[in-house]
Amino acid sequence: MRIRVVNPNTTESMTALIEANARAVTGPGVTLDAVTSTMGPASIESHYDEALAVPGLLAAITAGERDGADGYVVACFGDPGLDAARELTDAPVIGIAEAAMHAATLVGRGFSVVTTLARTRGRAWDLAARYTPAGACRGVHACDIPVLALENDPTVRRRVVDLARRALATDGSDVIVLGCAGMAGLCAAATAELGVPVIDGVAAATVLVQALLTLKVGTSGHGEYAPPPPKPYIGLLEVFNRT
Ligand SMILES: O=C(O)C[C@H]1NC(=O)NC1=O
Repeated sequence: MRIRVVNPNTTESMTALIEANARAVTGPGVTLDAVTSTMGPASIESHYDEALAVPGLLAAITAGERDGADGYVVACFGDPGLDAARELTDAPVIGIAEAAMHAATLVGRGFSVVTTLARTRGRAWDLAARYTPAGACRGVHACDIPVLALENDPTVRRRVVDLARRALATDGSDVIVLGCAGMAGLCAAATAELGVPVIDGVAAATVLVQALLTLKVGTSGHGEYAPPPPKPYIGLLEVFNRT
């Protein structure tokens, strides 16, 4: 099975970190490649960024279809363009927030999300409401570290773990979800320090795509995720015409 992990922002170094953490959970017979969006924001930290990340994501999915990918991971915690991506393929397409939040509900009664900027907390709450039962998400907390600072700031691990520890206490939760693809490398250390399951969505989504492929199930084209009806797209988006 061939899995393509798409970083919808345009920062190559972040893709490399994402790829390493995805590769760490690939099973036998799985080939994986990670790609960086060729257009859009350097990082995704606002609704504006999220909207402008979608064309690059869709271009990467289209390329994956050409290259024979069997499944996809959308490696950004806002799960940008997830539904649109599903209209382009019959392969499974899993977002990292989606995978992490679902996994969290399987191993605890309530989870807390630790994410980057405070302004992205609303998106995390919206996704939790979409993916999980009422009450499963107990809190969303921001460490106020910009996405691209995660790589180089030596205080990141301490700040994320301390915030997660406070979240467990204040939220009454028993699981932590890391709210950024750039936090993937913190998962093992945070798990060891906190003594609770800490879930990284990059790994969770990569495993879930493999699981779906093992079940031989992919995206249903029967209804809402059927291919988009043909129509002209003009201007900058003319390249998205599907003739
Ligand atoms: O929403 C966030 O803060 C995290 C999200 N942004 C990004 O560029 N990759 C991410 O996973």
